[in-house]
Amino acid sequence: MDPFQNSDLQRRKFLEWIGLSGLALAFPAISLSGCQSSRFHEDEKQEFKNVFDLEGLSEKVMGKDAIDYLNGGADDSKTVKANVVAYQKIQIRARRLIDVSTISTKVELFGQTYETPIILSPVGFQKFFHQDGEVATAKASVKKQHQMIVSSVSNYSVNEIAAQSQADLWFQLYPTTNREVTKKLLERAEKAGCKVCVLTVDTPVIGNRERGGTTLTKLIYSKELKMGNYEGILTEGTGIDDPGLTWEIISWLRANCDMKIVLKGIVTREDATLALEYGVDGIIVSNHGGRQLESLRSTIECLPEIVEEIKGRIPVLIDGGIRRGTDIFKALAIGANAVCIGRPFCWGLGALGQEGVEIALDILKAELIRDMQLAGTPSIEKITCDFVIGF
Ligand SMILES: Cc1cc2nc3c(=O)[nH]c(=O)nc-3n(C[C@H](O)[C@H](O)[C@H](O)COP(=O)(O)O)c2cc1C
Ligand SMILES: CCCCC(=O)C(=O)O
Repeated sequence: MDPFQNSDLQRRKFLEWIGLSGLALAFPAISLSGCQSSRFHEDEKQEFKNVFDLEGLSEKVMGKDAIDYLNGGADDSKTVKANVVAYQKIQIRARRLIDVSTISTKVELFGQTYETPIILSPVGFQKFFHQDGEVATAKASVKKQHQMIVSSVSNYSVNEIAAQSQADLWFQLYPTTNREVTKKLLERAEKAGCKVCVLTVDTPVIGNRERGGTTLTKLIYSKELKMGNYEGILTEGTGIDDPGLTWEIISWLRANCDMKIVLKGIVTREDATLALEYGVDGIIVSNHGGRQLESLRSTIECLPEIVEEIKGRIPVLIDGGIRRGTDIFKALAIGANAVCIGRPFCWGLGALGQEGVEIALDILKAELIRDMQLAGTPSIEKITCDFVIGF
C-alpha cells in the first residue's frame, strides 16, 4: 500500500481534469509547483460547483485502497446510501417576504458561540488521503471557522495538530481495553486544549468493511501511517476498541477528565433517555457513515424520536449523508443544533489538501446561506420544523 500522494501529481491531475493544463504556462498562479505552496486561481475554484466535484477529483488522485476505505461502508453499503437518499424525501416549506439581506449562521453549543453549525466529523488516518493529513484539515477549519473533531486514530497526534494549526479541537475517544492507556489518551487531549470529548459508542467491534477489505487492519498496524495519539503508550495486547464497554464509562470519564462528554452514535429514543440519565453533555445522532452496523436507519430518520426525547435539554448533533446546504437546513429544521460532515471534507483533502478542505467548507456554507435566504430564515433559530415536511 502506498499511502502517500505526491502533491505535484495531484495538482497536475487537477489541471488535466478541469481542462486547464495549458493555462499553467500562462498563469503563474496556477503553476505546477505543487498544491501545498501555490494558491489556486479563483477561476479554478469555481470549477467546483458542489462537493461531488471534489469527490470526482479525489477519485482521480487518490489510490484505490484509499477511495475504498473512505467511501466504503459495512456489508453492501445500504446504510451509506440510505443516509443520503433519506434527505431527498424531505421537502422544504419556504416563507415569503422576509428580510434575508443579512444571514447569521452562528450557533451556541456548550456555552460557546460557533460561526457555523457545520462541524468536521472525526475521521481517522487522514494521511492516507493526503500527506498533510489532519494538520491540513485543522488549518482549513481554523481559516474557515469550523469546529474540528480529532479522531483517536488520527495520524498526527492531537497535540501536533493543535500546535501546528492553533485550532481549538474536540477529541473523539475510542476507549481502549486498558483504562490506563485510555487515561493517557485523555491527558494528551486535555493537554492539547480539548474541551469536548466525543465518545464513539457504535464501535464495540469494527463493522464488516467489505469494500475496503483488509485496508483498515493494515492501517491500524501500518509503520508508515502511525496512529499519533498512541505513540509510546499503546501496550502489547491493548485493543483500540472495547467490546466490553457499557454505560459505566460515563462516570469513569467524569472522574478522569474535565472535558464535556458527547456521545456519538446514538440512533434510538431509548439510548437518548439513558444519555440524559447518565448526564452526558450532548449527543451526535450517527451511524458512523454507514460503516458499522448495516441496515440501520438513515440518521435523519432517527433524528425526530431523539429530538422529541431530549426536548432541548442538551445539544443534539447529527452526521451521515450530508452533502448539500438543503440537507443541513433539513437537519436543523427537524431539531439538530448542529451537523457534522465526514466524507465531503475528506474528498477535498484527498483532492487538494488544505485548499480542498477549505473549498468543501466554503461550498457547504455558501449553499446553506443561500438556502436560508430562499426559505426565509435569516438565522439558525428561525429554522424550525414548520419549514419541512415529509419526515
Ligand atoms: C474514512 C472514515 C474514517 C472515520 N473514522 C472515524 C473515527 O476515527 N472515529 C469516529 O468516531 N468516526 C469515524 N468515522 C465516522 C465519521 O465520524 C462520521 O460519523 C461519518 O463519516 C459521517 O458520515 P458522512 O461521511 O456521510 O458525512 C469515519 C468515517 C470515515 C468515512
Ligand atoms: C477503529 C476504527 C478506525 C477508524 C474508523 O472509525 C472508521 O474507519 O470508520
